[in-house]
Order: sequence, then structure tokens, then C-alpha cells
Amino acid sequence: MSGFIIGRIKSIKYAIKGFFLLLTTENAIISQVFIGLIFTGLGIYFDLSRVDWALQFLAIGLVLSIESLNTAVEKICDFIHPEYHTKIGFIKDVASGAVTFAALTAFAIAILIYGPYLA
Ligand SMILES: Nc1ncnc2c1ncn2[C@@H]1O[C@H](COP(=O)(O)OP(=O)(O)OP(=O)(O)O)[C@@H](O)[C@H]1O
Repeated sequence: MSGFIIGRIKSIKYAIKGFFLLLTTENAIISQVFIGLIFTGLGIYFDLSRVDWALQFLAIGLVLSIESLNTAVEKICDFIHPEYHTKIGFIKDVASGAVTFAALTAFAIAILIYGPYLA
């Protein structure tokens, strides 16, 4: 049992390490965190409802999570095959496509939340 708990604590430690690695080394993540902060500021300005806040945080978290996994896929690709290869190109494009799904979802949520304020 104590081995299980120590294992879980180590996993959390590595997860937090990865979290800070993404925040300090990956420009795509840094810029998306910046956009997330802008929307957090807008949320405060427009005094969003609790549900709108929840949806906005969900959208920001979704984009950051998928972008982080996309970064991991890119790193694996660059590690296992740094040279040009059409299959690597396909894998990277598909991983980026996942980010596009998340970004379009976040865009739709932003329109639903802020559309009425802009109209
Ligand atoms: N080794 C490769 N072989 C074939 N195509 C590649 C290769 N590396 C990159 N590409 C192509 O270039 C695109 C961009 O790849 P890259 O690794 O530069 O990611 P990126 O989207 O610019 O991400 P980031 O800015 O986070 O590094 C890929 O989606 C793919 O189409």
C-alpha cells in the first residue's frame, strides 16, 4: 500500500514537472496561456455567470491540454525520425488537427458567451 502511495506521489511530481516544462519552454503553450489570461480578464470585465466561467475554463483547459499532447507527439516524432518523412508529416498534421478541433470548440464557446455583449 505504501508503495502504491509513493508511486502516486512520484507521478504527481513528474506531472507538475511536465506542467512547468510546458509553461517555460513551449511557445505555443505560453501564447495560449496568454490568450487564456486575456479571456479571464474579459470574464472579470463582463462579470460572467458561473456557468459561463465554467465553460470558459473548460475551453481554455481543452485547448491547453490538446496543445500539450500535440507538443508531446511532435517531440516523439522529432526524436524517432528527425529527417523528413511523409508519414511523420502526416502524424504531425493530424496531431495539429486535434488542436484545431479544440480551438474551433473554444471559438464557438467564446461566440456564445461574448456574442450577446457585442450585439
Ligand atoms: N520530419 C518531418 N517530415 C515531414 N514533415 C514534417 C517533418 N517535420 C515537420 N513536418 C511538417 O511541418 C509541419 C510543422 O511541423 P513542426 O514540427 O515545425 O510543428 P509546428 O506546428 O511548427 O509546431 P511548433 O511551432 O510547436 O514547433 C508539420 O505539421 C508537418 O506537416
